[in-house]
Amino acid sequence: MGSTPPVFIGAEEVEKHLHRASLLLPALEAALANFSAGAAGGVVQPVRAVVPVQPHGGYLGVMPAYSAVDDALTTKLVTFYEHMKDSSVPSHQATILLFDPRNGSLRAVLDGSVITAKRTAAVSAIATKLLMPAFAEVLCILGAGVQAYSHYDIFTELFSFKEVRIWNRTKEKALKFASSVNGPVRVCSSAQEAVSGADVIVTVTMATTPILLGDWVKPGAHINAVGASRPDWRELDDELMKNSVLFVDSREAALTESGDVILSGAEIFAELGEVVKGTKPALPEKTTVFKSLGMAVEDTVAAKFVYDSWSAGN
Ligand SMILES: NC(=O)C1=CN([C@@H]2O[C@H](COP(=O)(O)OP(=O)(O)OC[C@H]3O[C@@H](n4cnc5c(N)ncnc54)[C@H](O)[C@@H]3O)[C@@H](O)[C@H]2O)C=CC1
Ligand SMILES: O=C([O-])C1=[NH+]CCC1
Repeated sequence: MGSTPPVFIGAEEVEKHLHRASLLLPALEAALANFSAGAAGGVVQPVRAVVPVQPHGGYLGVMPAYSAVDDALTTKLVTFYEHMKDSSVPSHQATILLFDPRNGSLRAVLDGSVITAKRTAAVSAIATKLLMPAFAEVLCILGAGVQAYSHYDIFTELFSFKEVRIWNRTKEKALKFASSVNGPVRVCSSAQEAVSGADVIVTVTMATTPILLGDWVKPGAHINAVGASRPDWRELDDELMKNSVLFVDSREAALTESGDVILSGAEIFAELGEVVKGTKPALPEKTTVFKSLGMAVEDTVAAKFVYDSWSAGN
């Protein structure tokens, strides 16, 4: 007897089951804590394998994980391209395969792009809740692509900033962002202008050299550094990396993949999951950087959330 063929859950359907990234917060907090608990946490997640597609400036990332607590087994396949010539093709595209952990049968193939956008922003929101200064008033987003939108959505849902600012390398995209979202956004002409006095900063660019300098950052600010996921790519300069308290999603991944961490030589203070668990302090009064690279287990719990909701016919 053959096994049941896998279902395909496309982007629209994923969006329907995951209309707000904040739906993922409890599962992601647990996944971060379980990951940072080591073997006891039951997360098996190697550092992703990345295959450069050199002639085309692209990369294929393979991101498998098993979470025993969730009894969920997935692998994400994600491509990201540095200089996408055709602007109708997104720079990042992803697919998630979800298996039945009891026998290894493929249960579902899910669009991974919506999940990647939402789980990344939700993890930044978890970091921000723990690490941002008290009375944070100004949010600044550097970059105006897919992640800028998903970060804006969850940050404005969860926090009450008095001002939101955006800067992008090409101003047209920043203007488009400001006119598309549901709230006032100040479009800035330079990254320095956008960052000046900001309490929370999100860097979501495809930059390969620093776009955020320590000199510009208000002491005590919190930075979510989301881009620069290659060992020779940077978004933040050495001064910022060395003069902040550095949190990462995975120590092992940060020391393998993050140019900001490797090339600056900055010391990692804690994994975010250790702060969630309470085994390391958050230090919100200091200038803090959360270096996010993206973890497979985040995709695992997000894909399970979508699949369970889909299966329940929600
Ligand atoms: N940490 C994580 O879990 C994840 C991180 N990412 C990273 O987040 C970043 C943003 O991703 P998306 O929004 O999907 O990409 P996107 O392509 O939609 O947007 C990128 C933005 O960066 C700008 N940009 C491009 N080259 C630049 C440069 N050299 N300097 C300054 N700005 C530049 C573009 O104008 C665009 O607004 C990427 O670095 C991506 O790899 C993406 C997914 C997950
Ligand atoms: O976690 C993820 O999917 C990615 N991180 C950097 C590029 C894609």
